[in-house]
Amino acid sequence: MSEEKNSRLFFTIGIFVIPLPTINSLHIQDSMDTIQIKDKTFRPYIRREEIKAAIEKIAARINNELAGENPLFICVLNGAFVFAADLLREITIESEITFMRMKSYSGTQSTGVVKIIHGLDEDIKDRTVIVVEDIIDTGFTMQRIINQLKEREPKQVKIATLLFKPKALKCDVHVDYAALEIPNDFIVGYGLDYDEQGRNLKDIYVIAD
Ligand SMILES: O=P(O)(O)OC[C@H]1O[C@H](OP(=O)(O)OP(=O)(O)O)[C@H](O)[C@@H]1O
Ligand SMILES: Nc1nc2[nH]cnc2c(=O)[nH]1
Repeated sequence: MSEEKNSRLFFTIGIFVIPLPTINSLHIQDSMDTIQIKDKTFRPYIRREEIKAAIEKIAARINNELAGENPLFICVLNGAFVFAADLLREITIESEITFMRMKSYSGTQSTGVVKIIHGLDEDIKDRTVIVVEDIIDTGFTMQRIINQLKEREPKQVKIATLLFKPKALKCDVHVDYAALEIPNDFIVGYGLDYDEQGRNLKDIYVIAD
């Protein structure tokens, strides 16, 4: 399929040549159930239906526990954009959302250095905030965020994550809302990338090699 990159198909009737729609550039090759992203193979891990059900469950808890707080959701870009969009649409209480951007991963490993690419613009003094992450792995990113937020004297800081790897955690981070707990394997899809690829996958895949 990769050979179809940027290709344009032509359908010939007699002397007329009718261009068919452009086939999108395919960075990801399907082969059986596995996918290839650059030099790595991934296999299906968590299906979209399971992700959806897990998000609905934590959204129900947030709706119940934080009603009347008008919480500010802080989506941590890039990875959490898909989760935040789906979570927020399950939130029925008064709330707001904003964004910050962090970076600590390179390839399949944490660099151990958490960079703040774009900090928080909002005043959060005396507010309830919920940090929304796609994944908590070593916890270094979340610890850095929490330390930063606490300097601004919020009323309380809650943590919501789609995925949590308890066995990989190296920091004292208390996760309030974890949709799914997983073992210490590298995963992609549903916002999570391998070398910036694969964020668009609707299901979550785990590294197979
Ligand atoms: O618990 P940790 O070991 O700190 O890992 C978690 C962080 O890693 C990912 O971010 P990444 O640095 O890959 O940036 P991205 O969100 O742009 O993919 C993820 O979105 C978390 O922010
Ligand atoms: N794509 C991806 N990013 C991560 N950041 C921290 N852990 C992971 C992981 O398992 N996959």
